[in-house]
Order: sequence, then C-alpha cells, then structure tokens
Amino acid sequence: MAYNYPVIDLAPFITGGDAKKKEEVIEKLREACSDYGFFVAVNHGIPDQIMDNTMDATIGFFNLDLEEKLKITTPPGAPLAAGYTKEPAKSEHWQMFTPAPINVFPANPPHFKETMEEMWWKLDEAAVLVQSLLNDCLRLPKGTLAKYNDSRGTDILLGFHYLPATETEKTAVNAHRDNGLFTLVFENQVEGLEFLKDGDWIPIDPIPHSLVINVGDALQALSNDKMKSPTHRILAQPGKSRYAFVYGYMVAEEKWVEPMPELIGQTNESPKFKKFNIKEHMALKQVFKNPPPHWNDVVGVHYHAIAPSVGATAVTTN
Ligand SMILES: O=C(O)CCC(=O)C(=O)O
Ligand SMILES: [Fe+2]
Repeated sequence: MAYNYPVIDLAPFITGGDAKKKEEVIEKLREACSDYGFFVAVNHGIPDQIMDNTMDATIGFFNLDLEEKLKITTPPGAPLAAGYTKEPAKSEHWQMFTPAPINVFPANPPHFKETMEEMWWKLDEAAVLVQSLLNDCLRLPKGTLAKYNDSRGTDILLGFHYLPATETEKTAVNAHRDNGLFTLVFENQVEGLEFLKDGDWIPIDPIPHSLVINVGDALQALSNDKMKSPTHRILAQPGKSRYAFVYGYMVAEEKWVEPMPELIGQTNESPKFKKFNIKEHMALKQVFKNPPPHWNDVVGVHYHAIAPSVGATAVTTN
C-alpha cells in the first residue's frame, strides 16, 4: 500500500544491517523530519505482544465503571499529575511518569501496573534509539543529543480513550504542536490522527504495531529549524472509540533550549531562535489558548524566532 507520508523501516538498526542500509534509513529520517516533521516507524523493536497487552489492559481499564476509574484520580498536591482524568464528551485518559511511587495504577485489570511498566521501558529503549538516529541525521558528534537531554524526569506516557464523534463534538484534540524532543504514538487501528503539511491535513492510516513519531518544539529549536514540529489534531470518529498511547520524550522543563552550538558551530549558520525553556514555552501556550482562530496560529517555536520570518508569523507576548 502506498502512503502519502514517510513510512520508515528501522530493521537495519534492530535486527542488523550493513552500513549502507543504515545510511539509507538515516537519509529517509532526515528528509522526513525536515519535510513532514513526522514518520511512521515499523520494526522499531517493541514486540507486538507487548503492544497488544498494553492496549488490552488500557481498554479493560476504560471499560470499568466510572467509580472504579476515579479511584486513581491524581492525589491533591501531587507534584506530577499521574492518574485518571475525564474530559466530558471528548475523552478520558490516564497517565504515568518514569516508574516511581508517584504513579497510581488501578487494581484491575490484573497486572495493569506490570504491563505498563514493561511498556514504559520498551518505549524508553525505542526513544533512545530514535534520539541517536536523529543525532546522526543532524550530523552531530555521536551522543551529543543524549548528553544534552540527560534528564528523564518529565517523560510521560498517556493512555487515551477518545469517544465517538457526536453532532456537536467532532474534534477530540484541537490542533497543537508537542513540546518535547519527540512523541511516539500507537493506537487501536482507528484513524483520527492528522498532521498539517503545506496547508493540508494528512490523515494517518494506522499500520498494525507501527509507531507514529513526530518532532516536538524542543527538537525544532535545537536543530535550528532543520527538523519541524508539525501541527496535528485528533478527529473523533463516527461510531468508533479510538484508543491511543502517547509517549512524550521530553527535555527537562528548566533546561535552556536553543540551536545546539555543536550544530551551528559546524556550519557557521546563524541561530534562528532565542533560548527558552519548556516551562515558559508551555506557559506561552496557555496564554494563546487552544483552539486558536486558525491552525496557522498554533503556538510553536516561531514564537522564539530571532527573525520573524521563521516558520510563521512571530508575535510578542508583552
Ligand atoms: O492520540 C494521538 O494520536 C496523539 C495525541 C496527541 O497529539 C497528544 O497527546 O499530544
Ligand atoms: Fe500531540
């Protein structure tokens, strides 16, 4: 089947492949991240069975009575909002952070905690691989991105249940861009995720056991605009629930994000963005609330552009 967006087979880095095959993958990733800002990865190393177990467990959880699900609501005053949240008429989700006592898990379905923690470490492994491939795409010295992005404190895994579309609710998640380095997504073979490219929405046609991977705002800035953080949204589907896992591979909230000196030093290019941190970037997104009047106004790193021509119209916040 032909896709109108990049579908990239990572097998040479998983099951082994010669240097030429690996370079071909890097080339495809480089193009995908600059032209689309996203790609679908197959043979990414996460076993099908683990993805299936995770999906079954999360659907089992969402099928419980509301009273049961509310038992894992975030405890008041918790420093990170782990647990269950319901957005009336649109969706419900639960979320976890790096395995630690801060996470809250339901007693049912059985083994929910173990299933999700196993998945967490597989996603982390896939993310470490993707980070190192993107490092190569940017022609950075080995390990540069990993050394920079050395805190795993705000990585997040969300399990979503998007409710079927109704007459009044057709959008499950408004157009937005992700904050972190990149995001990994997999879902239950129900469409709905769409990316904006050159003014058109591209719907993703789910491939079983694939990962949809998109660049986040931090990576767009670190790469000095070589990689783009794409605007995306989720449409609710008539008559169908969509279940999706979203794993955000983040940059620590207080860390400076700016075009990497190792990158712009090599080519003598001018930095396109002022430095910012994810905390202030997220606050900016609160100021310019979703949904914006038009999706071209979705907040992204162009709000930190040195020259207002980068990406889209820049605005000042004061
Ligand atoms: O459900 C998805 O496919 C992605 C959701 C999303 O874009 C997000 O949580 O940032
Ligand atoms: Fe997103």
